Amino acid sequence: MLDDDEVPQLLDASSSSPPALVQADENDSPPELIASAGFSLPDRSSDKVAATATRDVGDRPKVPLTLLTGYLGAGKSTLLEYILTAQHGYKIAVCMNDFGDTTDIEAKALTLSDPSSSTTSTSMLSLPNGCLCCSFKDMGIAAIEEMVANAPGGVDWVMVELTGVADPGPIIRSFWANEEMGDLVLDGVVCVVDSRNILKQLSEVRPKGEINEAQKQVACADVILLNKLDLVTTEQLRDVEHRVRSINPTLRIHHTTRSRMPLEGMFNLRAFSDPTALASTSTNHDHDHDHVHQHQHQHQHEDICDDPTHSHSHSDSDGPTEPHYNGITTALIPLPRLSSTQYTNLNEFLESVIWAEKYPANPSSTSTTETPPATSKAPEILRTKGYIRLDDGREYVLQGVADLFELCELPTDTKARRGAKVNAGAGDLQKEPELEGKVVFIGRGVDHEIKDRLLKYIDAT
Ligand SMILES: Nc1nc2c(ncn2[C@@H]2O[C@H](COP(=O)(O)OP(=O)(O)OP(=O)(O)O)[C@@H](O)[C@H]2O)c(=O)[nH]1
Repeated sequence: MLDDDEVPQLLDASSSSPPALVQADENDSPPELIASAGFSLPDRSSDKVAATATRDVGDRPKVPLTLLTGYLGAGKSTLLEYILTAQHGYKIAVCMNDFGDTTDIEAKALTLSDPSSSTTSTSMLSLPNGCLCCSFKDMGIAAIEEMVANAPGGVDWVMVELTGVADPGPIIRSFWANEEMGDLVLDGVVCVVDSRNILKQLSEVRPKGEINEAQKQVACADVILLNKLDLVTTEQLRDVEHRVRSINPTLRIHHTTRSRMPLEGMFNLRAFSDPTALASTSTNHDHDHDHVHQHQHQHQHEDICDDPTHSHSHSDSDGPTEPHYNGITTALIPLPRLSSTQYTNLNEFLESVIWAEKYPANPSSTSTTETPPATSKAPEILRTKGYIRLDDGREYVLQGVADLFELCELPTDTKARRGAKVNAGAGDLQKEPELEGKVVFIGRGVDHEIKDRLLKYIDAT
């Protein structure tokens, strides 16, 4: 790893010293960019539809970007090695090693976008499978965007590893809402965990009651790889799954050994724009032995999971018992179809809770004795997701990272795409089940109060 003031070594295809991670065979010529059987390239048109909710770059398709996070030794490099060497059919740009620091990511982006810098367009190593590897330290968003724009033949996907980042929230927020993203669009956040050690890592106490990094990584992820299956028992894996779902019920879970899984399981998530991404939480088994039987956890159906000791009613009565520590909890709040007034109230509630960390006073009852305190402290929210339906037919996707949130109305064509899908076998149209409105809060101190207050607030007139 480079020191902060060390000039990074430029990498290109002719470099005599490729990164240790990648053993590229010099005699291999880059394959043509064709999808391998049963594995299709990203649906660019769909990504464009999803991306229009946040920004529009005319007719050009956006290049999806995945952020990779996870604790030390979880298996991130193992996953990247697989991506960089396997014949998967994607042309992927991988940016490794210490992307950014939570405090001055923008400054780094600006520094690297300096036109006098020669680093951005010459930092890629072309690999035989069509991937591009970049091992620069502290690469800014603008630099990645420029690098992708200049990559010969274009890039299908960008993967950025967040190594050693204590708090991924601010960086995720930067990738999500940054003018310099240009033709890139954040697709989702993938977290790799070491199934053998994750419970211990999640329990580690930090000074001054700080939430530890492992919890933040799980809280902010859209997909999680419960890796190192070969090192845990069925019971241990079940407990791990139970625990990570208690932190983040919206996770899509994959069970993996050596981080191996079909890339389609972590790509095309559209986690920041597609309401169905919130609706489909499930567990997939991407390993080739029957180490663990299918375990569809019931947490996803519960409103609140706010206690690691599982004192609430739960279908897994033999669930794990862990010490009760100061950690991240979650609330899943089902919503009916809202009127315009209720939608406005919801927006106000979110502004108060997410921006100011305070519950708003009930607007309709300021003169009654039932009025809650106007400025009582709200939980610290790390991640917000939601799907909101209005009674006039409008639909919104709610996304929030740390103290930033947005409500984006779904374009009509997105609704149509979701409303009916072609059953290729029978050739007829199948209606997908209607999505239920819901809001999910993940953060410190989230409990039943946030649900009670939200439902009361949106009903105020
Ligand atoms: N037994 C076992 N070992 C694994 C598995 N996946 C990865 N490893 C090993 O675990 C160690 C750490 O894996 P890495 O991929 O380097 O982990 P990382 O998350 O990149 O670690 P840092 O770079 O320290 O953040 C390596 O020795 C891997 O070979 C697995 O599924 N089972």
